[in-house]
Amino acid sequence: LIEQPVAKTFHLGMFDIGKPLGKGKFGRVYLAREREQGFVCALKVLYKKELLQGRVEKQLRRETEIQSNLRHPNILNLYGYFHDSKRVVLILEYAGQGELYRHLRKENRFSESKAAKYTAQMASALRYLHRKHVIHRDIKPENILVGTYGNIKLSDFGWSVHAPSQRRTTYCGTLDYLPPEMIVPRTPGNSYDEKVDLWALGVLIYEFLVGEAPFEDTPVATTRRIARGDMNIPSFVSAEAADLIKKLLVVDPQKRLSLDEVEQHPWVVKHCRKSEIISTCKKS
Ligand SMILES: CC(=O)NC[C@@H]1CCN(c2c(Cl)cnc3[nH]c(-c4cn(C)nc4C)nc23)C1
Repeated sequence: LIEQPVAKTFHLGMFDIGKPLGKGKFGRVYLAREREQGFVCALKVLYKKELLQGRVEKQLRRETEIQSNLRHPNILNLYGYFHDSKRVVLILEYAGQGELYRHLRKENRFSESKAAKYTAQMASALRYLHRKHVIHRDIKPENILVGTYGNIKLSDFGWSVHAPSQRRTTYCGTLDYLPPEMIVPRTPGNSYDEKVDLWALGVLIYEFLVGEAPFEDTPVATTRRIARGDMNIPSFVSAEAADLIKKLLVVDPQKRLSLDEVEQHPWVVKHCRKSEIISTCKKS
């Protein structure tokens, strides 16, 4: 049990801790229920010792500061956070259907309509973030959760920054989702902007429809292929979907589609049945 008085905002009291939900990069996540109001949430418990060793306390502060100011149906809500001598605890929205990448691995690849629905929701979440000049920078299936009603919940803002930005911390995740401008050795003043999230969205749509990332290869080959935008789209992918992917995986950041153009792309519009406009293809 976490017997600490917690975030004042919602007058949260004690929590009953449920089953472990999994491990984030630096902490464990538990299902939990807040005692007084009984609402279910996910508690992400991070140990200060580990944070110091990982030199990620700045990243965590940025993550909590950014995420607690966001409110969007396709962004995992951070209700609050608290800490004691040993731990920092984030009180997060509970995503009832868990991690998107598990669904993708299990189904191998998504249908075009499911992929388009997720694309519309990602575009909506990214438009909201970019309007607040926040770049997520780490969009990949592992950082996306699925809510109780099957909607995308973008999470893990550990890498998000305010645009434009120059990366300082070395990136230690998969290269697959990095855009050319983030892997080519930085020329002086070569900063990057929100367009990195559009590239990652293109990689994500490709992985939804094909079941693997477009530049997946050995690290050296992946780097080379990303820098050249060298990928090929299997013939089972529809022409419209391929068109959208090709217009996002463009080496020149300024030539990539905008989020508005993604939301209005024929492939996205076609699959977003009018009836579901509110919940899934919301034009936020
Ligand atoms: C994106 C990310 O941070 N992933 C690592 C953490 C693992 C569990 N985290 C959850 C977080 Cl932070 C929030 N909600 C979740 N729901 C689940 C989950 C639900 N089912 C049925 N199975 C699982 C698993 N997990 C979470 C996030």
